[in-house]
Amino acid sequence: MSAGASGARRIDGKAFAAGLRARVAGQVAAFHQQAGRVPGLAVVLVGEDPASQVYVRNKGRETVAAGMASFEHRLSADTPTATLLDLIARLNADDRVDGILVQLPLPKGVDEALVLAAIDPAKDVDGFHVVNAGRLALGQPGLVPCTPLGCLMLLEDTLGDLAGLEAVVIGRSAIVGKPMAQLLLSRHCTVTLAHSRTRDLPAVCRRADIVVAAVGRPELVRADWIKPGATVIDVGINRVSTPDGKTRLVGDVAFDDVEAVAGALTPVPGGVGPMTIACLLANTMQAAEARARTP
Ligand SMILES: Nc1nc(=O)c2c([nH]1)NC[C@@H]1CN(c3ccc(C(=O)N[C@@H](CCC(=O)O)C(=O)O)cc3)C=[N+]21
Repeated sequence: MSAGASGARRIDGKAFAAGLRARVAGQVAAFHQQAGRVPGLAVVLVGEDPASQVYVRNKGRETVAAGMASFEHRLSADTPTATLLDLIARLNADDRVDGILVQLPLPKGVDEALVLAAIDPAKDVDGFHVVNAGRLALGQPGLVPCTPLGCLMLLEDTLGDLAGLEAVVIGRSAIVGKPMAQLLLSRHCTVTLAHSRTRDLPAVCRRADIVVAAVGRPELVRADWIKPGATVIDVGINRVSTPDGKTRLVGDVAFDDVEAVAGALTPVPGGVGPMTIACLLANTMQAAEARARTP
């Protein structure tokens, strides 16, 4: 953590993620000793989306760095849903594979719901299967989506106990917004899940002790939306063009603006993004341990 000119703390997701990856690497070594094998993560990439290729490469590198086995499956964009279902069935049956991640979005023409439903919930390290979403909604143990899990870790590291705090989550996606709201509720926050139809979003946000922005709208959240001292978590990763013809990453929060008002906030890059991959490794470790207990 460092204090900016304004006094807002910059939440260092990159450093926290490095610490988490080191803890996972320690668990991997202990698991290897006991089980006689290392945890394995299979990543399935369909199509040639350049951003997805970068993420998949980073995941593979960090998986291996943590001492786990990485299995990459790259398929062409015109792969039929049936072929994908075949691959998932093989990965479900493969004992070396503890975690299965199908990189989203899938190309048009692939039935995403069908593919995600085919993943064994015990290997669903993204936490996208209805069984894991249902467990989270009911407060039962299960695999939790990596991005909201990473956000929760940063929030608890920054604030300690979250009980009783007002939390506003902007964005109601199945991947971030909804599970984020469930996690905050499990920590006894008063949760508002805001979205594109929310009336007077700035006024709703101004009530919040915690704002989690996950809408994919560059720099939507401005300083006058933020209660002084609030903690702001920026899930947005938006590539925008700059006047000099280059591109840069910006979040859903106008960082320089909000930094003057917030108590603490995450930067983009270096905030939530690195936590997502570290939590993927943590989930793979959790899945391996659970599978070793109940084969
Ligand atoms: N099944 C599935 N699971 C995912 O978790 C998933 C996915 N599909 N599809 C794509 C999104 C995106 N995603 C990111 C992970 C890490 C960074 C990350 O590490 N970002 C760095 C910098 C990235 C850069 O410089 O381009 C940062 O924010 O500091 C970003 C984005 C996971 N996703």
